[in-house]
Amino acid sequence: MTVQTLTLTRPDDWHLHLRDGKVLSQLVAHTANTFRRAIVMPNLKPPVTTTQAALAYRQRIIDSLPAGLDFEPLMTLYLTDTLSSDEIRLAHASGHVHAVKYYPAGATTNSDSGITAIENAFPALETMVELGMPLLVHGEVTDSHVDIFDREKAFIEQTLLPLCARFPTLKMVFEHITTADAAEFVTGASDNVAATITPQHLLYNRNHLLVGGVRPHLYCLPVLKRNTHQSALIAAATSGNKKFFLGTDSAPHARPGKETACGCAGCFSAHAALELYAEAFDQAGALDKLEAFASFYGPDFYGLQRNTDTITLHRESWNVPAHYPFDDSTLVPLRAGEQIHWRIKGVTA
Ligand SMILES: NC(=O)N[C@@H](CC(=O)O)C(=O)O
Ligand SMILES: [Zn+2]
Ligand SMILES: [Zn+2]
Repeated sequence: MTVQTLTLTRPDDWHLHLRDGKVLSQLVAHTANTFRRAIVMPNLKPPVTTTQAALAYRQRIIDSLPAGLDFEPLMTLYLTDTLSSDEIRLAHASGHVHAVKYYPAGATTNSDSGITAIENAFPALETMVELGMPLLVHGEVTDSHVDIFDREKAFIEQTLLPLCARFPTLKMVFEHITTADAAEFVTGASDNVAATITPQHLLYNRNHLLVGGVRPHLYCLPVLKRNTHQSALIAAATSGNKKFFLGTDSAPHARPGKETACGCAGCFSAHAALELYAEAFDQAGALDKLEAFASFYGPDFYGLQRNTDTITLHRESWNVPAHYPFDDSTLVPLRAGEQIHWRIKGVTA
């Protein structure tokens, strides 16, 4: 019998971009309506590199929350060539900063202050090992001669394998994985290595991005790969392996920045993230694996309590708006103007 209703422990989003300023209050409810907590990315302009900046940003997020929404932002620090061990200790002691984010310099949106050589971060990584603080990794090499579709695989070979050998007990999340190679690497690595998977990488492949015209709102980094990689990600997400958990990488950009000659990277999915994951798991015949992926394995990895409230979804089609407000402009969400086949009924304490 087809499942019509799904009640899950309330999920968390382990990879989210909320941006800053006026847009915060336009964005935060999209996530907080569904998720109880989210790991908030630090790639602001300028990046969040101090505990003080992280705590101030956290307060701005909380101040932007509509009344009645129970949501906790989990903050991160942006790893630079000069992030000190003292700053990491301070961040950890604050109780609100839960991870440090590693962007290779130039790899993605707002990554200019990222790491130029990972050796520069070794002292910081020693401290993180000691504190049990996770390193969150945007895993792509930036060498101009490496093909964009091979950049994740090359990063595993050039950076991740040596990093795991040098810091075997470092907690690490390989963020937004896009390839069979990454899924295989994570599966074979020790228990302190995990990965997040986005809804777009489960639902789409590069044909959706490029065949019949380029679809800028499906362009994110790491870029969508071929369908065999998509299949490997679906298999990983629905395997019941605790190393794979939910991280949307919802990354809003104003419409003019996406629909232009040189459009920026990032897909916005926060308006319907859990519903999109439900579709992907449903298509794979694995709805029974969704709860652990969305609500258990993330908090278990981060050493946090699982949520106690629940969320209910119905099998029901609805039309996604063509756009949402964003600053003085708009943003175009995933599935804009099309249907999604699961709908959230509500959250129950
Ligand atoms: N994923 C993206 O394509 N973009 C993200 C940055 C990131 O997560 O790499 C963004 O901040 O826009
Ligand atoms: Zn990234
Ligand atoms: Zn991201």
